[in-house]
Amino acid sequence: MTFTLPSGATMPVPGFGTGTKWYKSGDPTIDRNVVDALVSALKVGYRHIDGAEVYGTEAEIGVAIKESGIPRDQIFVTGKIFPKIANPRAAFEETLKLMQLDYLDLYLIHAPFFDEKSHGISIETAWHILSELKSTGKIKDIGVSNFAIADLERLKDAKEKVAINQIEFNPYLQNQTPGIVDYCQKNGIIVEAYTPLIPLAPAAKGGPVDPVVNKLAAKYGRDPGQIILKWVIQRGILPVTTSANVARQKTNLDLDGFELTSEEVKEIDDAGSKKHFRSYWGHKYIP
Ligand SMILES: NC(=O)C1=CN([C@@H]2O[C@H](COP(=O)(O)OP(=O)(O)OC[C@H]3O[C@@H](n4cnc5c(N)ncnc54)[C@H](O)[C@@H]3O)[C@@H](O)[C@H]2O)C=CC1
Ligand SMILES: O=CCc1c[nH]c2ccccc12
Repeated sequence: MTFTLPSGATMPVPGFGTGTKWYKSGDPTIDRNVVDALVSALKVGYRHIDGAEVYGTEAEIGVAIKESGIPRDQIFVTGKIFPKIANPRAAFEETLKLMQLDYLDLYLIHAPFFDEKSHGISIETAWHILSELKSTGKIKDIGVSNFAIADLERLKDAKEKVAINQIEFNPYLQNQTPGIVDYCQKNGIIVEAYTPLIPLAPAAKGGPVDPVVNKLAAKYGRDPGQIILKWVIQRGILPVTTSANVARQKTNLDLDGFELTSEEVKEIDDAGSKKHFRSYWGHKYIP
């Protein structure tokens, strides 16, 4: 399955993240661990890097792309803006500079939690400025992250449509906010999943999807992570994962050659629905 953006560009699946373990906002020193993990990810075949201003790892992305020797046009690079949302043009230029790039494939408003009062800019104005940046050709596609339906509705009459909404999605959180996945899919907005593999991490392990995923892993001769990532993709959603472990980088990327049946997809849906687990924004979204 491929995901095609409004520009006609296709997004490689899965994406490789640069947040989670690696936040280091405010520290300008290049973190070799992050560079090495990214170079390794690019060498094993990832062609989609998920960055963000707030992770503080944009410079590491730039160094890793250069060190990998892979031509820029063969790598899909996402950036996200926040908290420097008050001046999107300046934030975008800083991101390009840190990443040593002259364009981004995708630029997202990282979260909807700002307004004129808190950050001196509204969602509508920020979106308008991103649209102008897109028209310069320095950004190929634009989108959002962590947006609920009400946030997306604010942009529904904008000239530039929202291409993508990157949200928390996994068997234990199938709707970050009520109805969001259905709404996006019905309105042609690609859904991108962060934390897809959290059911396997210590924080959420031992839940009701474990036996289903283990059974399917044995049936297909795959590992549990591959089963969950396949489930995400078969739900029509693009997963983004992170790992510094080369073996995991390889298995998380090796998703071809098998397909879950629709009954198996539903089995994971149903088992996952028996438990609720949220890693981010719990204080904003009351379940
Ligand atoms: N837009 C947003 O607000 C957010 C975006 N992100 C982006 O998404 C990326 C992915 O998010 P993650 O939380 O790292 O997702 P993930 O699903 O890759 O990782 C979740 C947990 O699963 C573990 N894991 C990964 N592969 C595994 C495997 N094969 N077996 C067992 N455990 C495994 C990881 O160590 C981590 O503890 C981030 O690096 C970042 O780029 C992450 C959080 C919020
Ligand atoms: O991207 C992951 C989570 C995160 C951490 N800090 C912020 C600020 C704004 C949006 C998302 C996040």
